[in-house]
Amino acid sequence: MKSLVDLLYKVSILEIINTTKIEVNNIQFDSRKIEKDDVFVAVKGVTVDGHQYVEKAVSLGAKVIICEVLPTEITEGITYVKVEDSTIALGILASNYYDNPTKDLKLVGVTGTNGKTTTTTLLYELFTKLGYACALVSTIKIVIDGEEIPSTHTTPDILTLNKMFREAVNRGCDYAFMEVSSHGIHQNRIAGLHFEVAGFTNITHDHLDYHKTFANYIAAKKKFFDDLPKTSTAISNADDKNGKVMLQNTNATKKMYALKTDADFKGRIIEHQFDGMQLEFNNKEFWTSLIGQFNASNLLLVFGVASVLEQDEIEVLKALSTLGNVDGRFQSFKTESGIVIIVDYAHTPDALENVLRTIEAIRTRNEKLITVVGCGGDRDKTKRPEMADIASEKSNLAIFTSDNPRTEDAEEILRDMEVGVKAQFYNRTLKITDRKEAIKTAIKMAEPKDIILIAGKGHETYQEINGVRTHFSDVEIATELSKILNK
Ligand SMILES: CC(=O)N[C@H]1[C@@H](OP(=O)(O)OP(=O)(O)OC[C@H]2O[C@@H](n3ccc(=O)[nH]c3=O)[C@H](O)[C@@H]2O)O[C@H](CO)[C@@H](O)[C@@H]1O[C@H](C)C(=O)N[C@@H](C)C(=O)N[C@H](CCC(=O)O)C(=O)O
Ligand SMILES: Nc1ncnc2c1ncn2[C@@H]1O[C@H](COP(=O)(O)OP(=O)(O)OP(=O)(O)O)[C@@H](O)[C@H]1O
Ligand SMILES: N[C@H](CCC[C@H](N)C(=O)O)C(=O)O
Ligand SMILES: [Mg+2]
Repeated sequence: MKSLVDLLYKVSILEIINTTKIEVNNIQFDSRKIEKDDVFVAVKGVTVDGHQYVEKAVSLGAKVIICEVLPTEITEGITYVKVEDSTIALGILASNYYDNPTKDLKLVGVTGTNGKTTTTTLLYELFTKLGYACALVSTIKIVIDGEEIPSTHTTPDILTLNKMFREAVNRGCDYAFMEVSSHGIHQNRIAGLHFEVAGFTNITHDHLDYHKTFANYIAAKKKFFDDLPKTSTAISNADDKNGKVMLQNTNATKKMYALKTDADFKGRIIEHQFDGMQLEFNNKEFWTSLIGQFNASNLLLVFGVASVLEQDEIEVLKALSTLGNVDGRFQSFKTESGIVIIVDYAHTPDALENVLRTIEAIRTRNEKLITVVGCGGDRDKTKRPEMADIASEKSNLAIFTSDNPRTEDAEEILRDMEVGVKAQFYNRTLKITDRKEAIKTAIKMAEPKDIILIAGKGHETYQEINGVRTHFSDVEIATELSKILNK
């Protein structure tokens, strides 16, 4: 049991009904999880308002209600605490409950449309190689000092985060690296966390279903930097149009990295091949097996973060040289007959364009490039025609198929995509709704040395159709089909 007074430390309180001098069990923001003597924090959500579950929470044993609006009927023996913003209060309560774990380790957060999973994973692997115990919170997985926990969100809720960071501290972790999504920032899922370093990759078209306008989307990302304290360092990408904007109003120390202009951390691609790149960072050369200009940029951010965290530059570059691809990020393999298959998580127009540009830069002109791509349902619809346009323009053949239709009609999503194809490229497109069939057709049509890009799902091991998830892995299916088809 914990003292409510201690949990409320630093929470900005507007009104209290009944005493706070009590002991409580746990904190919950979901009434369905309430147990005896818990604190229920009522949060206004995207679909429902948590305030409508206050009575339910009390009936299940909640002893304390934290809310923005006091209920009209007060239950005797229950303590009500009115606050201005429940999500911020929840963040502070969560930090207090778990004894402020992010003050006991160095936390690095990375935000941006693309590159968060790649950079945080590389940071985790780099610092592990450098001999530190670390934690990672990413779209693919959560890892605490080598032990993996499946991940449900890119940025989990603030109770889960604090619980995990406490576990990381208890296990002796020195560093934690986490992805900070725009949803996470907007919903205050990172409220109260103490970031030592905050990184920005880039901002391009995505999530307009949620943020409505690009300006709102930029503002959401920028809030992460606006809220940093003086003691933090913010590192941003000078190559991105909005890289400087991100740091405009931050109190943190500002650093920039860039491949194209001058910056605190300056990088350059010396050589670019199918099996890697020779890079130069701050006048020091090294080899990486990662490919693509976007990965040079990701690596530069990683280098910048390590530098801010006072790691030796040479040791860092040596370790970076040994790191391979992140799962489902430009994951490539050759089939028996010599077809190159690349599985990549590009699920935004910008990511798809970058991946296709990378392939274009390193391939010879003779072989065919076949792109298999779809767009997720219940997500930003405006990216659909753009992704179809890019795929058809930059490939010899683009096969449009399903990604995760979720609750949407797969055919409808494909129709939204096809609108984007320019008239002169129609004849290089096919529509095959079933993703496995689409991959099969690509493999059947490919000849030795041809390249097949399977985009959009990367590491994912499921496909969600009509709200039902079944096992599905692009890598597994492509490997299996190329064997069956003797390709
Ligand atoms: C759209 C969105 O982001 N929704 C998130 C949000 O849920 P919500 O606001 O819809 O919650 P709600 O259902 O309206 O409920 C409001 C409140 O009432 C409570 N409640 C609800 C029902 C009940 O019976 N009792 C009760 O107490 C809920 O616990 C909640 O506190 O808050 C929840 C708790 O933190 C999240 O799990 C949920 O993520 C949903 C599942 C989701 O799919 N989110 C995606 C879009 C997302 O967040 N993606 C980003 C990545 C984006 C990127 O790749 O860049 C991520 O960080 O993962
Ligand atoms: N710095 C970058 N700039 C542009 N595209 C990138 C960059 N890094 C990776 N990509 C592309 O974006 C895809 C997704 O990369 P990654 O998973 O690292 O991004 P993310 O920001 O974590 O995405 P999510 O929002 O889904 O969590 C990659 O598969 C690659 O195609
Ligand atoms: N984090 C991203 C992932 C999209 C991946 C794609 N495969 C899809 O399902 O739309 C999102 O939730 O928008
Ligand atoms: Mg991610």
